[in-house]
Amino acid sequence: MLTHFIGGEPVAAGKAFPVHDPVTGAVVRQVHEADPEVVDRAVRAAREAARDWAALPVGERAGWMRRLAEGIEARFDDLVAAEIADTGKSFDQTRTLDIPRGIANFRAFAEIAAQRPDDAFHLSGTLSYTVRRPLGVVGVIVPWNLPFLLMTWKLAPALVSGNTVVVKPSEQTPGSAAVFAEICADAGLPPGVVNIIFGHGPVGQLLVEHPDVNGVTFTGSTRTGTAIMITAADRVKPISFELGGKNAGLIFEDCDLDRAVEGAVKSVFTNGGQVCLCTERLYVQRSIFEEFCARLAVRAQEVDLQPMISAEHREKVLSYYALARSEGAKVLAGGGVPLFGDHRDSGYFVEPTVVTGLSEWSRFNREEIFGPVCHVAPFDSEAEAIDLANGSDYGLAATLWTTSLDRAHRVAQRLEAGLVWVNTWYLRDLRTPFGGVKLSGIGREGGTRSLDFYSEPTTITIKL
Ligand SMILES: NC(=O)c1ccc[n+]([C@@H]2O[C@H](COP(=O)([O-])OP(=O)(O)OC[C@H]3O[C@@H](n4cnc5c(N)ncnc54)[C@H](O)[C@@H]3O)[C@@H](O)[C@H]2O)c1
Ligand SMILES: N/C(=C\C=C\C=O)C(=O)O
Repeated sequence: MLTHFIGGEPVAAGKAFPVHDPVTGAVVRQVHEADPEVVDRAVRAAREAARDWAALPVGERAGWMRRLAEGIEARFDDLVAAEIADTGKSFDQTRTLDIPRGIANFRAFAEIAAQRPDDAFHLSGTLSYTVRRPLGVVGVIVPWNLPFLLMTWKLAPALVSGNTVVVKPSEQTPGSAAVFAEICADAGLPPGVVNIIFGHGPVGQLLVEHPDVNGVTFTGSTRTGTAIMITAADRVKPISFELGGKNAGLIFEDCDLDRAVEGAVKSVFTNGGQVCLCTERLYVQRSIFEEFCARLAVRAQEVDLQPMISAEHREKVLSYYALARSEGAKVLAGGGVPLFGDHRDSGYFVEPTVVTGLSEWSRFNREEIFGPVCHVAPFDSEAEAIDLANGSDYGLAATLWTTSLDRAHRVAQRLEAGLVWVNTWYLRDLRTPFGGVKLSGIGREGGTRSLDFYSEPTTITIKL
């Protein structure tokens, strides 16, 4: 039974809830659900640790980040096993992306924080400089699709900036966070600096509304983001939102078609399409449309199958497959449920799917599906491609495939998205701003922008 981690200690409180293995549907673990007393106890522990943690020189906190990275390395296999048990991810992806990014996140922010200069301005007769103070206690609420990657993406900058944290992982994927709690304890991290509580959405809501939580960083659906915004409004708490997406990919006729097909396969089907950065809308220049569709449809039937996180999410994805057919789509690949003839038939798998022929105004093309599926449509001109890509209520990421350097820069700069990848996908420099526009989020994290969110500057001006 997974227990909460509060003040450096395991806390077994609250009723139990099950976590299912998405590969087989079997119960893989039981977890304690936090109640209001547990949430309050975690926030109090974070508050009690906040003063001493904030008082440490940033170089010492950077050293703690490096020790946590070493702790993750030491428990690498346990973290991989816990993540796979909760999500059904492939071993290859978990050991090359999900867990290594946890190490990279802590190491990157140790350096970014240690090397960050403070502002100072010299005007005739005056000197102005800034000092930064941490927010205090930060609520960290994260989703199920990249559980460890996204939790550590938030924890590293929050902690190195001098905050203490209360983390609520997704109720669907608590395992790797529970191992991380042990890593914190084994590293001798001061009690109360990191607190981890488990439970469903209402536990997250209790954390957001707690008067002693000074800021909230959230990654999850736009729907939940709006709920959190309302909860946080009455105390005007700083919020950082990384929300949903409906990302476009633009394939120009002057692209390297082999690279574009493989790039589209990766950006549509990675993690079963359960990445906020995945492509769900592909737009292909008309002269290569038929060939591209034919090649993508073949490849869609060859990709590794990854289960959806839950039976409910699988039903949601399948409902969009049915919707596409009801809206008159042509199904080029997939569209149903794979039959394995083994234990996986009790899991939450769907077929990787490619459809075409739908209107830009179909629900299929307007709403985030968050599965291994995309719609492909033709375009004629560059201007039309840009308008199609920008015609979404979301604006998180986009990909662009062309061998023309001029076109790459020209088009990329006109896309309404927080992130644009050219002839690649999900290549990450952790120093760069990360986040989306419109329904995809508020604010940017990444590099010093994370440090800006997790701390407040004071400008001090002295008359010389
Ligand atoms: N922009 C990004 O970087 C990014 C990254 C990953 C996932 N996502 C998005 O997350 C969604 C999938 O993840 P999900 O299903 O876990 O999202 P979700 O919004 O259902 O849940 C995310 C987290 O919020 C908690 N939560 C739910 N209701 C809450 C409330 N009222 N108050 C406080 N916390 C609450 C959940 O327990 C979970 O821990 C997709 O929409 C995806 O696009 C975005
Ligand atoms: N925030 C990041 C990824 C988000 C993925 C969304 O599913 C990252 O790579 O830092």
